[in-house]
Amino acid sequence: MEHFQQVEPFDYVIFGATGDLTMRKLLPALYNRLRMGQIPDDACIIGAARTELDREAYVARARDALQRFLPSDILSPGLVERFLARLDYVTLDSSHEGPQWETLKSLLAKAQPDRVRVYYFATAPQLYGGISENLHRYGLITPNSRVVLEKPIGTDMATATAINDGVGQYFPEKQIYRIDHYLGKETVQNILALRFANPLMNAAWSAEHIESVQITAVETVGVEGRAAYYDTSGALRDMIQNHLLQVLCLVAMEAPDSLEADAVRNAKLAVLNALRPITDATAATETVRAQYTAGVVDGENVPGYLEELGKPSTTETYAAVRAWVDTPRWKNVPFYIRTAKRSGRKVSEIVITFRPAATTMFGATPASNRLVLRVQPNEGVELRLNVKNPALDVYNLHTADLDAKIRMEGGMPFPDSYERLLLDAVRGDPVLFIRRDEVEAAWRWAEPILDAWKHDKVPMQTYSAGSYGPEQATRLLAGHGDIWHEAAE
Ligand SMILES: NC(=O)C1=CN([C@@H]2O[C@H](COP(=O)(O)OP(=O)(O)OC[C@H]3O[C@@H](n4cnc5c(N)ncnc54)[C@H](OP(=O)(O)O)[C@@H]3O)[C@@H](O)[C@H]2O)C=CC1
Ligand SMILES: O=C1O[C@H](COP(=O)(O)O)[C@@H](O)[C@H](O)[C@H]1O
Repeated sequence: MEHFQQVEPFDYVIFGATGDLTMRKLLPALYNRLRMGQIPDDACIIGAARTELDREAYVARARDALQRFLPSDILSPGLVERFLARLDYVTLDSSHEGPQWETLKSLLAKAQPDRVRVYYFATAPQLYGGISENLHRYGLITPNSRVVLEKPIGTDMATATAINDGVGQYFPEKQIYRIDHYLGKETVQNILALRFANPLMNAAWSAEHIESVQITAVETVGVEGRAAYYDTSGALRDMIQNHLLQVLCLVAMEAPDSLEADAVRNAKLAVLNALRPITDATAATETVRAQYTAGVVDGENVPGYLEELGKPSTTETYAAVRAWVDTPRWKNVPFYIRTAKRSGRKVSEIVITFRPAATTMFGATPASNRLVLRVQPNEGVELRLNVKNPALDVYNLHTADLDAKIRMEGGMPFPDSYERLLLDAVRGDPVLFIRRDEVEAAWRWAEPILDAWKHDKVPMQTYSAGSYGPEQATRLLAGHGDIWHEAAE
């Protein structure tokens, strides 16, 4: 555990402290970092929301959340009490002025004014501008303050601009941390190591050797308790505009000069700006959208999306896109991206298919080398190679997989992606957070697809819950002689 360094003392103020995200992800993540010895004893975590609660009542909710969302073997009573002792709570309507802001101010005034403050906005994005304004009005933004913005940063360019402007009026860009939890995932961070620390990979990482790239993030869950949000979003906004485009950027970008935040972000931005626009005229051939119907997931009958929602809807729960990065490195290489709710399995992975060897010396063309970066589950890297078939005297080939499982020392499970990101904000390291121009470039590419869908340029397909998705998504690849890689269970 000695590789986890303690961060400096901080105040973390979570707006949306009674919500699902705070209870399910943020408090468990902070508890785990305390368990790893990274959170100093004089750090404070202050929850803020409208629900009338005193400190004790909030602590009771937090205790329940830890018990509910963390495995029992990591919940030691002593550590839980040490964590809960760090908590405080302020009842506050973040969109209005009022005396509760003075209460928050007095809690923060207990520490030195130069202490790190992180304001985490885990609430509706329409509130972000108002919260920032009130933080400013009550003199709570110090030079050492940072603000973490949860997704979604808008539902289109106009709403993203309004959110960014609202926060940007009070916080300079260098103090704004837009979180994308996919960037906190171990295998996603490993893309850069794999590409740039291995000359073997680096040399082969271009259209000369790579035939196609697939980026998949599918899950078995439906919209759960988030139908109200999800129905205004859909798969493209929820997963592709942010998480999967960020992954694509890391796969496709040129080597940054360093691992400094702006060097990495500039390299990602160049990829986003090089994405070929998808228009009304091309949307039908480059994209697929679909909704799940009733089916069976993990052995259980589940209703279709519309039944779950209880009303008609044109929101997609599945999206697949064939994207093109118009740079010399990626000339004519398709990037297939897909995401789904109520898929037959939960898998996130990146699959790089290399061009087959041109040799004819073995008779049949050897299979393509294929590199699979498993984001989840079973984090690891798998490389398919051609080898001689030892069972035969003749020189026949078969394929064998090199499988490197990425593990923590001592068999510890990987930290949840929020754990690293929450403390990066304390450290003041924005490299795994998104800069404003990246958000905007992503919307510039995604919005015309959404427009084409809105204008019915692409028919809405269906797929049974528990299946791999609609037939049309298979056809999206078939044109190039490709098939989706379906990870083994
Ligand atoms: N839940 C998840 O898994 C994920 C959520 N997100 C994003 O995180 C944010 C929060 O999501 P989630 O936790 O699910 O949402 P919830 O609806 O569960 O929680 C919203 C929180 O905001 C508080 N709130 C609402 N209005 C106000 C207000 N005017 N002043 C102060 N507090 C207010 C609510 O508390 P109260 O009613 O007491 O005021 C509650 O604590 C959203 O932007 C969401 O898109 C992103 C990724 C995943
Ligand atoms: O941001 C989101 O991500 C989750 C999937 O995250 P993962 O880490 O479990 O892959 C998704 O369920 C949710 O709809 C979306 O808002």
